[in-house]
Amino acid sequence: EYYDSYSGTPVTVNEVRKHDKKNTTFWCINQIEPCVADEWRRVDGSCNNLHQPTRGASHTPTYRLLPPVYTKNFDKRESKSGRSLPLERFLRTTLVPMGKLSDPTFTTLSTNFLVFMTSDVLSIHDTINYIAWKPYCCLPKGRTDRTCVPNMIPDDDPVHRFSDIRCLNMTRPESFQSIGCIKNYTAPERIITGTPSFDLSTVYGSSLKPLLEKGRLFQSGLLKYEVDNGRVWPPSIKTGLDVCLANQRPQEKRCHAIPEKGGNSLAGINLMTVWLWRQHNLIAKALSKINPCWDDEKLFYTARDINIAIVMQIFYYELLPALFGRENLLKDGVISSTPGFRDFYNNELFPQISLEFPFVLRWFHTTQEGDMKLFDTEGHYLRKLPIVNFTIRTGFFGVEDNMDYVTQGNFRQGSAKFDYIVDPDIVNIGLGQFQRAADLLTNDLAKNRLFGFQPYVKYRELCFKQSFKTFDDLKQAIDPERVEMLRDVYEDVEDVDLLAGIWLEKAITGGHVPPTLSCIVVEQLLRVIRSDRHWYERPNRPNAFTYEQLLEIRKATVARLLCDVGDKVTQIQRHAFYRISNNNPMCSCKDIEFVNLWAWKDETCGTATKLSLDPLYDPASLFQTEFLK
Ligand code: HEM
Repeated sequence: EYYDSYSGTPVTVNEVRKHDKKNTTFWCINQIEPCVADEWRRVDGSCNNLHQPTRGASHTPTYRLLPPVYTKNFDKRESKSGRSLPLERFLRTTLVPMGKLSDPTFTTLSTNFLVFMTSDVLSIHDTINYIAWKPYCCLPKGRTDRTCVPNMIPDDDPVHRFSDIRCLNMTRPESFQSIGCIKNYTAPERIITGTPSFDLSTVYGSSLKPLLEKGRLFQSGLLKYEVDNGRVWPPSIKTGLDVCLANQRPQEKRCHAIPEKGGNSLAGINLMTVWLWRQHNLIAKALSKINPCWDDEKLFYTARDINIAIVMQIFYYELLPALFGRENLLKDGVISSTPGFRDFYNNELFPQISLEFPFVLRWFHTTQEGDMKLFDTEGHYLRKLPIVNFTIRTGFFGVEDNMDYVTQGNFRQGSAKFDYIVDPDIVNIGLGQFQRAADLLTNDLAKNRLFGFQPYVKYRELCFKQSFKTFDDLKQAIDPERVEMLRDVYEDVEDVDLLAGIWLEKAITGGHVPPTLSCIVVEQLLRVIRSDRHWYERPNRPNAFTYEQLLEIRKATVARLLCDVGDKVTQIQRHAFYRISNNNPMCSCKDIEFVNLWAWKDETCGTATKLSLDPLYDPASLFQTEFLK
C-alpha cells in the first residue's frame, strides 16, 4: 500500500507513477505492508501507530512547539525594527568566544553517545548537500541558486581579518517543498530520512531493503561481520572510498558497508555504530545458544529489541540524568523511580520529533572537545589528533591498534568544558579538509533562522511562563554580564535568537545544560515514551519483556557496554560518562554488572546448550574468531 509521506493518507498507483516520473518516490511516498498488531518494531518505523501506519516512518513530518516566523518567501525573520538581524558569524564570534578547557565532570564518551542518539533521528543529506553537491555557494554560481545560503564574514572578523575568506558555504535544509512532495507556498517542512523513534537507525537503517542486503547474515540472528586481526567489524566496502572520503590511502581502507552510511560520519557516531553492531551479535549469539530452537528471524528481532532497550536504558537512566539532573528528570516524569514497567502509551500521539528537539542539541557543539586523545590499554597517554579530521574516515580506526587507543580515550579524556566557550577547531575548521573553513556554530545560528524559530523570549514564555519585555528582564535567566553582551548586539530583546539565548543561559539547577534546552528536550523525551508503541518499559507491547527481563535491562551501563564490545577494555570506571576520580575509580570489568540473557530462556525450547555465561561476557574470549564462527 502506498501513502503520501507528508499527509500520511493513502495514494493511488497513478499518483505514485507521477512521483516516479519526477524521481521523487523515494522521498514523497511510503510503501507499507499491511500492519500486523503483534509484529516486531519495523525497521522503517511504519505501523508503530496502528491507526496511522506512516506516522513514525522515515521521511514523515516533524512538529513544531511554536509556529514559525518568516519574512516573505519564507526568508529569515527581521529584527523588530524591520532591519536585518545581526550577521550569524558576527554573533557567534561576539557571543561565544573560542578557548580550550577540559570539563572536570564529563568524558568524551558522553558527547559521543549523545551525538549518536541525534544521528538516530536525523539524516546527513543537509550536510552532504553543501559539501558534495553544492560546494559553490560562495562562488558567483551560488548567487543564482536559491538553495545556497552562505554565511558572510565581516571584514573585522577576529580570525578571518587575517585571511581572504569572507564567506562560509552553506545550503538550505531540504524540505517536503524543496524535494517537490508538496506545493511550495507553505512554510518549509523539514524532511529527514532517519525514523523519528529511537530505534538505532544508524545501525539497522531506516528501511527494510538495505538491512536485508547489507545488514543481515540470515544465520543465528546475526548481522554480517568481518574479523580483521582479532577484531570484529561491520562489513566493509571492497573497492574505492565510498563515503569515507577522508581515508588516508593506501593504509586506511576500511569503510562500513552498512544500511546507513551515516555510521561512517563523525568519529563519535562511527565508534558507537561499531560497538552497537558488535553488541547485536553478542546478544544474538548468546540467545542462539540459550534457545537452540529459535530461528534466525526470532533471534534477529529479539537481539535488535534488546540492543535498542539497552541503549535506551543507558540514554534515559544514565546519560540524561548526568547532564540534565536526575531529580529534574524524575520530577518531569522522564525517568521512573522504580525498576518495574511503566506505560503511558497514548495512540493519539504520533511518533514524531519536534523540529526544535534536534536543533537545540546543537548547543552541545560547545561541549565538543577538539582533540581526540589516544591512550594505550594501560591508560598511558600517547598523543592527540584534531577530531575534525576524523569525519568520514573509518579507515583510521581500522589501522593498527587505533581502536584500542581511541576507545581508552573515550572514558579517560574530558569533554570540552560545559561553559560559554567553544573549541577553536569546531568554529574554524569544523569539517576538516572538506571546506576551506567552517564554523559549526555559525551554521547552527543560520539554521535557527532558516527553520523560522520564534525568538528566545517566546520559548522562555512557553517553557517557564515568563514574559521578558526588556533586556533587564533577561537577568532572571542569564548572568548580567552576558545580558550586556546581548544588549550590545541586538536592538530589542525580542530580536534575540533562540540559540543565542540558549548559548548564554545559566545552567539548570541540579544539572549542566541550559534550562530552555532542557525544556525542549524533556518535551521530546516524554513524547517518545507516550507515542512509541514499542517503548521498552511497556508491559503491553508486542513481544514485551517479562518483568524479570526488564530487571536485567535495568542493569545496563555504558561501562558494561565498553567492557563487552570495546577493544581490549578490561577495566573502566563504573560511571563512564563521568571522569575517573576517587569517587569513580577504575575497576575490573569482572565487577561490573551485566544483562543476564538467561532471562530470555524459552522453556519450550528444551534444554539449552548449557554454557556458563561468563565466557560470553569476557571480552577477551568474546570476539575470538572461533567464538563467532
Ligand atoms: C567532532 C565533532 C562534531 C562535528 C565535526 C560536527 C559537525 C556537524 C556539522 C557539520 C553539522 C551540520 C551543520 C549545518 O547545519 O550545516 C552538525 C549538525 C549537528 N550536530 Fe554536530 N558535530 C560534532 C559534534 C556534535 C555533538 C557532540 C553533538 C551532540 C549532540 C552534535 C549534534 C549535532 C546536531 C543535533 C546537529 C543538527 C543536525 C541536523 O539537524 O541535521 N554534534 N554537526
